[in-house]
Amino acid sequence: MAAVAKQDNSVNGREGGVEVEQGWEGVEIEREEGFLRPLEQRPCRGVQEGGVIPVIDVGAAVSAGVNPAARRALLAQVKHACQEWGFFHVANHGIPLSLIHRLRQASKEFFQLPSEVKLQVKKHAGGLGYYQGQLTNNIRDWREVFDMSACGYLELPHTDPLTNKVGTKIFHNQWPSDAIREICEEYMREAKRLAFTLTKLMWESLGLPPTRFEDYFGQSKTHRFRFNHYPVCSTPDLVLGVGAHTDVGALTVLLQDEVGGLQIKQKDGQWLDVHPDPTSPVINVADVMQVLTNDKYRSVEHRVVVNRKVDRYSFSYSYNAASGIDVAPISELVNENNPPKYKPINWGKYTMLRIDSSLNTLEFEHTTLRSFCWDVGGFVLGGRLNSGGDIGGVALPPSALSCHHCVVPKHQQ
Ligand SMILES: O=C(O)CCC(=O)C(=O)O
Ligand SMILES: [Fe+2]
Repeated sequence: MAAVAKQDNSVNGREGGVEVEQGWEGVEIEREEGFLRPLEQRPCRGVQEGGVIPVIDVGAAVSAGVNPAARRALLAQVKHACQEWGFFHVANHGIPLSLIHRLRQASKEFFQLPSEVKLQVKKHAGGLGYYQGQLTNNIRDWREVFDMSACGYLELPHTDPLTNKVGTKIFHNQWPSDAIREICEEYMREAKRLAFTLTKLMWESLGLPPTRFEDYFGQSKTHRFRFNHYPVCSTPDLVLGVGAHTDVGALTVLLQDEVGGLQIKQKDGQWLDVHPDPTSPVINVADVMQVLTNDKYRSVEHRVVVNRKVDRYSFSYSYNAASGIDVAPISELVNENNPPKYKPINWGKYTMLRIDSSLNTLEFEHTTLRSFCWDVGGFVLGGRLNSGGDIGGVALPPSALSCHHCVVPKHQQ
């Protein structure tokens, strides 16, 4: 096991073990091991080359006058992609490339800021802001993130721990600068427009009534936007940028840079590299859409691998249902032969459970879609177990993410 230099890089350190924000060098060894994935999760296992997710030209849907034949063809493509892959690229999406360029610059500038500056916009439980301690499947992800609300504020259900009274909690954005705010707000408007168009296409591709769409998505204040930064890692085969998970929302618009690292789990269990195209967002079906469609559309497990040479940046926009909505298979899609596979899930509560969960506070059953399945034994979504939990309130600066500390414990070698 590697020795840890006891150098004091602490930021806002507080004695007495209450809450400590400190540099990597001062963090005890158990925390370092928090990154190590067990053998079966390590990225070198089972990755398969070949296979390409579909590319869908959504120009026809984005522009106004659409000819019916082109629209039918588009809907068929969307249906095929959502049923077979759960993932697809979009071309002609309408987001200006100059905006994408500015967004990338802004996120690089943000993540390069000194740790103490980033920690001024530190995310608190369930909230918005800068964050390093994300766990997926109880193991720490090799990334730092900056979370924003795409609706001005985030509105989620909240139960008062003292009175047990159920209400809502509002989270506000914490902006590191006006310049970043402007760029993000501009991009979020574009991503929201694209996500709305695509969610509607998915809806229409299943012949669902457009009026019902409003019921689910009309008043949503739960859309999120996230900067992801995956620093280089000297032992990329031992860690994951993000462990295998499915996304909780309805649909995700993910913009990657040119580095690559996103992998999706195919039906045969093999991991497939998603081609990194910085100009064409990747769209994926998320849990709510899988539930609404009674499994017609697939919320597919994915993960991110990191590398030794170059940092990776990505941007995810999560298009979500309104907080108070009960999500259940849509009646038009169920019948005697195809009964609902899920019990109703209150979307706001579900997302809070997934956000708040951490190792000792919630049971596995509550953190995936599994507990909302009628037939629990027969079905498990690859959920992000214990995702989003702060590691004991400790936030680490980026120096924490230089992976020479990452050693394989004896029992894992
Ligand atoms: O960075 C990526 O490519 C994917 C990130 C992701 O899957 C997530 O944040 O849910
Ligand atoms: Fe994801």
